[in-house]
Amino acid sequence: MKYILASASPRRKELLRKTGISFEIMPSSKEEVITEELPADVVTELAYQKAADIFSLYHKIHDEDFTVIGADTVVSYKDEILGKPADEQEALDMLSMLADRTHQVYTGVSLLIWKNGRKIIRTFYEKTEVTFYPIMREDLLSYIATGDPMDKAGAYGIQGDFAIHVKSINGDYNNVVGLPIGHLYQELKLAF
Ligand SMILES: Cc1cn([C@H]2C[C@H](O)[C@@H](COP(=O)(O)OP(=O)(O)OP(=O)(O)O)O2)c(=O)[nH]c1=O
Repeated sequence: MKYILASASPRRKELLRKTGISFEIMPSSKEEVITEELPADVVTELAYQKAADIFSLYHKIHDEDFTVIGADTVVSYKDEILGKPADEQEALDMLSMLADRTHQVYTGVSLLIWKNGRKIIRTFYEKTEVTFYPIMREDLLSYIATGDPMDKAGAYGIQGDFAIHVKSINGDYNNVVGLPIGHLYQELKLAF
């Protein structure tokens, strides 16, 4: 089976590499359209859109079995969705809201499989709860000055320097980084 990761995220590439499957990377550049409201619905909707975009491009020019994997991550606090911050002020607002509290990280994953002339769709999500310690404003400002928040949902990367503020996590760590690789591996085993 040929696998395609429909993502530009270096974190997702690194996590998928752990499964041992070989895959190609084809990021989707189609504009994301959000019609849903709840975080779990939004991430599954966007994961499906990314996978479906690459599925149709690939299917047009290849006549072989293949699987496309799309994913999307958001941070959510009281069901308010936080994506990537638009600027440093928004990063500060997001991190100030998340400090000293528990929030949720949702990653949706969509598998679009073309096998023996038919299409199989498996879409799911994983939720992880993350609690931060209280954080001083100076610490937030120096973290934001590193630029690390800007390409990350919720304006932080648990795998980077922001790790020092994490009090606890409940659920799959890799889901926070951008791909719930354990759940994904189970789904791939079921599909083949
Ligand atoms: C909360 C959190 C998010 N992130 C990242 C994961 C995702 O890459 C990013 C959320 O943006 P996404 O829109 O999910 O993904 P992306 O734009 O990086 O890649 P693509 O759409 O091409 O697949 O935030 C971390 O790396 N660490 C964290 O702790």
